[in-house]
Amino acid sequence: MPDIRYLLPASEPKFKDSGITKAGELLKAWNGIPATGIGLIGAPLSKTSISHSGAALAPEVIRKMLHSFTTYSVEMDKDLESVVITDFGDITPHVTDLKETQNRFVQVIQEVLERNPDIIPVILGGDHSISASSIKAFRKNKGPVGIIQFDAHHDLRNLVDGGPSNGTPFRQLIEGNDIKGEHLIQIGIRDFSNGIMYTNYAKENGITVYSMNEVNRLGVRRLLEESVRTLKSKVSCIYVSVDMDVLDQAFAPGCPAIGPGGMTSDELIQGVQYLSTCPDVKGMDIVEVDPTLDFRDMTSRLAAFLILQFLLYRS
Ligand SMILES: N=CN[C@@H](CCC(=O)O)C(=O)O
Ligand SMILES: [Mn+2]
Ligand SMILES: [Mn+2]
Repeated sequence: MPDIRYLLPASEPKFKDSGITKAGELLKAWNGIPATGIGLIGAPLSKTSISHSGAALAPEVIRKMLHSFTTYSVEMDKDLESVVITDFGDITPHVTDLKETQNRFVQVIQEVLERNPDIIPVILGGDHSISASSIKAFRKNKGPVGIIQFDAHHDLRNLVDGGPSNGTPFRQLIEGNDIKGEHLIQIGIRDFSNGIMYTNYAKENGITVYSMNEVNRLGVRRLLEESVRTLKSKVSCIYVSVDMDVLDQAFAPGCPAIGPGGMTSDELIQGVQYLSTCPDVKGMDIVEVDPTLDFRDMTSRLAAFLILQFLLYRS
């Protein structure tokens, strides 16, 4: 670009405060050398969604939303300006072959974990189907995995009606012997959003289910402390799966399956903060954000904020 004062590439911000670093500036593309800290992997797939979903666009928008935050935490009086978030990029889906796409997700995440043994990946969906691939890769790389799933839904649907979808990831993992039911803890399950046969399936398979009433009565922090205590002696790592529709529709307009009576954004933020302080937590995904349904990128922005909270307490 020729050097003319005040003439900048269109992609540059129009205003730059010299005293402030934007969180988006922490993203550095992976250079092939084993990375440490938090790493982003995009899993842009939503053709597997039961409802119409543009969640495949979320990794791009969530990364962009990191630019709407600074790197300074007033609560911790800590500036993350010198921290690196390694960006592994997005996994390329096959255009029509969903099985092939899911295999690619397993392969790529597994290879990233192999070549970066100390990385804490944050996998950006995509719809919730991507968790089946991602957790499978974790199991292959790290051994038995415990899961803490924030969700309004069980995601234990049968595989006969529609094959592997965003309604089936945890059923697939249990039936494929990738996880045990007793190592799955679901938080935020809501009324009139599930079927009785799936709540029964959860009971029969030893899955721990904390409904919204329990979240409201006991508080997220207490449930998570209990969950981590239960899991950590039984598995070699804990994986956190955040389906953003666990939030009340008021906080997450950009999810396909929104509804009332869900968690507040603050409850989810505090939950993620607590989990990021637990050394057994080795990875997280954020799924079900559809930027095409969102209002002013509220849901993507909250997803980006969760990444920063995770980073804050991990670095
Ligand atoms: N992960 C989401 N699962 C929900 C919503 C599915 C949808 O409507 O797209 C479920 O199975 O009910
Ligand atoms: Mn859900
Ligand atoms: Mn889900």
